[in-house]
Amino acid sequence: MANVLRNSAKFGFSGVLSQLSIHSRHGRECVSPCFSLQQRNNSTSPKIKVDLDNSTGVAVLRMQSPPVNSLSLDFLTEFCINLEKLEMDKSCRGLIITSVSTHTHTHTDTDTVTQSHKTMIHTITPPVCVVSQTLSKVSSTGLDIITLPVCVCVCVCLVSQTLSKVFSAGLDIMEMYGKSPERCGEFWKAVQEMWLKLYGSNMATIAAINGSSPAGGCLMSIGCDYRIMADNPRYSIGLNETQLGIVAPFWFKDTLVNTVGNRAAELSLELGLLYSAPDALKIGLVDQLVPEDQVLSTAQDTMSKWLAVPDHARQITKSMMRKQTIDKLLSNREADITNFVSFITKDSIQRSLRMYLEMLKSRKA
Ligand SMILES: CCCCCCC/C=C/C(=O)SCCNC(=O)CCNC(=O)[C@H](O)C(C)(C)COP(=O)(O)OP(=O)(O)OC[C@H]1O[C@@H](n2cnc3c(N)ncnc32)[C@H](O)[C@@H]1OP(=O)(O)O
Repeated sequence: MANVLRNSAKFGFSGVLSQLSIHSRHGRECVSPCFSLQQRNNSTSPKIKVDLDNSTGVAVLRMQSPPVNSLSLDFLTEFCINLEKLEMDKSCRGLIITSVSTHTHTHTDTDTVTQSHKTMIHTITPPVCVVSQTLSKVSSTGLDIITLPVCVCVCVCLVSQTLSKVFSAGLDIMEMYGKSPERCGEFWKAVQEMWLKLYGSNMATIAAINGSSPAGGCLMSIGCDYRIMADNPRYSIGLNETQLGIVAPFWFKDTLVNTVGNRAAELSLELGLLYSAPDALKIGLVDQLVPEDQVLSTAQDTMSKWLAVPDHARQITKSMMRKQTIDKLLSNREADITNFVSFITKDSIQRSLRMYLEMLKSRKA
């Protein structure tokens, strides 16, 4: 243990993990070229938007991958790259993970456009946007005004429209259905990498859960240090894998046990339970419920309390609490991939996944 603590102090917790982890397409080899100490870690990639506030040292990572923020190979790769960049940035001490939400996103961007072009833009029904008639009176170069703002606004509305109810729908089922064993293995390695980076992060991490969060979405939430969920009766959270006819692997199980204890985890996993927000609070799956429009601001207030604790003390303590669980996967990574691939490619499991996908689609119709 003394060795662990020495390493933790020297490299930081995730530094220890990075040293131990297998270099993969989704690991350090892939992301290292992206680092730049001068670089401000504000970035927007297709599926993820990151804003780092340099005055507080807190980054907000917004998932924006319609329709349901499912965790595809591409999404996971982007997620890991962003996490690694923030981890390497000494000015970043805290990370809040959330999903792009309808109101904040649409209004913010519309306001920006409005101010910069001194115009009025009205959103009607997404994705349709219109520039008000008063505009043309304001400027004689109407074409300049209309071309850019309408494009920006349409993009915003598309994202807002389709992500309003979901934090993350979990692993992308299409990555596990009808894919070659090689591709399944690559996908699973990326899932492992996401969890290793998040659960072992040196940053204080808070999940601001502003929508449903089943399975892999729940794993991402319990990979954080603290969870704040919107008190909305439509939202649920849990590791529901057995409902799909699949089995959550040992490290999903371990993370859940570490969060809610053995008995609650046993019930939760065997029955594949999805909990309402109040029930999730009751078993300790989330730490706090707040009205939906206060999820992010509460996360920011809470983060300032976490950051009031000296970093080294918090990080070493976190390492002591989580290292054993992380090491278990690190020393069984290849076997875990082999196990996943042979399980998921079985005919019976593929049939279960197909039926589940059909159920999802028929629910819509
Ligand atoms: C050793 C072996 C180990 C195996 C371990 C495997 C561990 C697996 C972990 C997982 O994460 S599996 C995924 C589990 N996820 C779910 O069960 C969630 C399913 N989705 C939903 O319940 C709902 O979609 C929602 C998230 C509550 C949102 O509901 P909403 O009504 O807003 O949207 P929908 O109309 O249902 O969906 C829109 C669209 O998205 C498709 N979709 C939904 N979830 C997924 C997903 N996880 N992956 C891929 N695609 C998904 C859904 O089919 C719809 O598609 P279209 O009909 O529009 O084409």
